Amino acid sequence: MTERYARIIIDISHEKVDRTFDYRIPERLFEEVSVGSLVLIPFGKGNAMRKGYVVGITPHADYDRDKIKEIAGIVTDSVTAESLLISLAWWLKEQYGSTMNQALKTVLPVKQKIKPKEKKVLRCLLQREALLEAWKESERKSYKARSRLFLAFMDNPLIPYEIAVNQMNLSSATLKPMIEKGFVSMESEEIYRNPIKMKQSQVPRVLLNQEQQVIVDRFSKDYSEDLRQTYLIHGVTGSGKTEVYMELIDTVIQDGKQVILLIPEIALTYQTVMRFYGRFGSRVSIINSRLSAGERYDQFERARNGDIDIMIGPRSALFTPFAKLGLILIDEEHEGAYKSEVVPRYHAREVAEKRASLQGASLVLGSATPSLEAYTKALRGEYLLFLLTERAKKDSRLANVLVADLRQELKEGNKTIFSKNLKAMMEDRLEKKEQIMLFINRRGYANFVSCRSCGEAIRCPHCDVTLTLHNNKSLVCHYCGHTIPMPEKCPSCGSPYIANFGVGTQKIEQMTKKMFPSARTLRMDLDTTKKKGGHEEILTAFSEGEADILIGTQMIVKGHDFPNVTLVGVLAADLSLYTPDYRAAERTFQLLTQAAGRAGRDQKPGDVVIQTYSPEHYAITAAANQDYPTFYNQEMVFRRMMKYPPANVLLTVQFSSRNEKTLAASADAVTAYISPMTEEEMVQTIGPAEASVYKINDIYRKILYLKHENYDILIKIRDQIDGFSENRPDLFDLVLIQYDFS
Ligand SMILES: Nc1ncnc2c1ncn2[C@@H]1O[C@H](COP(=O)(O)OP(=O)(O)OP(=O)(O)O)[C@@H](O)[C@H]1O
Ligand SMILES: [Zn+2]
Ligand SMILES: [Zn+2]
Repeated sequence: MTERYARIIIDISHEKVDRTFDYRIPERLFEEVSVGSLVLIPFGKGNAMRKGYVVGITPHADYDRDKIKEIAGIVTDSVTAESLLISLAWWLKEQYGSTMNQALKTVLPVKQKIKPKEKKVLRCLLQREALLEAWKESERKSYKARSRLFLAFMDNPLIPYEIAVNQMNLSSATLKPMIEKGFVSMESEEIYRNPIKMKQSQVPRVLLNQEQQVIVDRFSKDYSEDLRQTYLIHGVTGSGKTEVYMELIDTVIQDGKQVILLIPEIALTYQTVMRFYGRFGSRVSIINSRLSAGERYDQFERARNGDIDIMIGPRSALFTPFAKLGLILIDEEHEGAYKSEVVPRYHAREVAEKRASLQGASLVLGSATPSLEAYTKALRGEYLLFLLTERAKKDSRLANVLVADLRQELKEGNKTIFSKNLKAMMEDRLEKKEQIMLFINRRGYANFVSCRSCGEAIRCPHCDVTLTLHNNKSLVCHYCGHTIPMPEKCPSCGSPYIANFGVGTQKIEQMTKKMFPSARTLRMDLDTTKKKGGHEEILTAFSEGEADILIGTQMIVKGHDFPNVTLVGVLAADLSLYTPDYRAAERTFQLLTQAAGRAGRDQKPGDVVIQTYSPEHYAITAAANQDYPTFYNQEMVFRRMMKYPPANVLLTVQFSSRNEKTLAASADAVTAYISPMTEEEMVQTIGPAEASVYKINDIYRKILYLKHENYDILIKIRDQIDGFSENRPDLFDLVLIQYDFS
């Protein structure tokens, strides 16, 4: 007879949640007990009945077979959203290395005793004609906020108050006279929650094109045949991915199931949100990082109660407590923000796959520039790949891309930041009253050194990443610690014109104003978007034509739709190419492709100028040709050669301590301890080396990299390290060890 055992967590409010207990599953319960079930078990000496969460099923117990107890029964309606999330938390803990408490905090919202805040909604009281008049009037008087609200009312007579305030920047001072004049009324949440009263948008649905329809048909067929899998939609910018998502969502909610849609926070704009409200009305809820813990808890409560079917939000929306989840969608699947930067350092794509399989849901990933991870899986047949090759809107084409060689410009005596082509095109657009976006792809510390004559960046001879400038006098490799003094001349061509790149958006704005004195500019970067809603305010102002040129960092390239933008200039494409990160080329390709995707989204054709010191780099040529497969193939050669993901799995072990000596001793001890195993399994080990920022807040950090193609082997090594450090408090008491898989 086959035996089956369940791994069970007893009580999540208890301190000791980090361990499981094994119980035999009686044969009569084989069918019913699964991961995520809530069961009754005898516990402790007195065998009192307790509730437990099943987090795993195994054919072999870790406990004496004769002494093992049996599951007594199953709690009715046992697979709840909560019990599923708890088993997901266990998986997070095991997979990424964290405590169960940290994992539980990630998946379950903080419960709060406060009374849920009353939710309000704004209702338009004007008839169509009057509304049009009111809108024109507010346009004439330049009442921007008011005008935005009227415009939104034309699509939908009900606008959630929260959206009006947070996304449209309406203040109560603006609203008060509108309410007094009887244009608008403020109503309470009961109405907002009632789907019947929420009239859905009059916006006619688009007729899907053939490429879009193929996706919808295949998905619906699979779905109706109970086939669940992962789909990757590789669709060029503006190819109508969002329209496809809406059809897929429709299919699933018609079936009585629920949907989670992940969108990077930065792309979660008012326009996007209203598109979904317009189509699905009040069955949609949105969370973002601006919500307080209490507000987030409320939204999750609404999901649990079945008041909504669709949750839209960034990474954390993945843990929405839907018990009947049918579909998870991840838009802009390649985005770095889907990786958590705090423990457990999970990747939303991987967790979504796990959650989808636990709940029998489908998973759809979409991107114009798929991550190498996802595309590799699609090529291997693990994901089903769909292509959208053309812009969806009638008469809209992908922009023409021109590469400007900055080395040549310098040779010809042009010392400004604008190549002659970009300058000429900017003059042309300013004349035509079309809009321009200037983009500088600076990520983190771009402290690398490069040559202005030949374009070479100074790299580590061992790691193929750029060296980072420290204190203006030495160059250090953040992967292996290799250090050289800052050279006087370019090691490749001997030119004395070598320096670190450090041009910021502010400086670019000054230079732009100097070159084009009559142009109105807007700047969007971390400084100008610090205040609440700052980001939305700038985008709205730009889309309303309040400026001719928008200058910004990568923030400006994410999924925004400005019909009047016909020119995008990328000022120095190299900035993201030479960051000390093996993903530098991938990030650059993504940023350039996304930036190019902002131009010419309407009827007017668009141009893109990519300025660079490395015009022959494949990330730049492939982006200029909008040729993803060529980029993918070249980049995979590099990843395979260097054993970087997704060719291999990379485990980053970070040691941190206040005491430098203890830190070094513990990192070395771990490296020595695991070396028999890493040698036997042929795991490539790099380090321990100092972290890219060695000291933060007086805490020193060292990094050990382990590379292998097999994830399980790296997990084994991680467990060895954990065991070793637990047994050596003398070495590890004051050292924190953290793991990161990629
Ligand atoms: N079948 C269609 N017919 C006409 N217009 C369409 C169709 N599908 C989408 N559109 C329109 O094309 C524009 C781009 O579509 P959408 O925003 O869905 O693209 P996307 O692929 O999500 O874009 P991006 O990746 O740039 O964010 C929108 O204005 C949308 O309404
Ligand atoms: Zn040089
Ligand atoms: Zn190196």
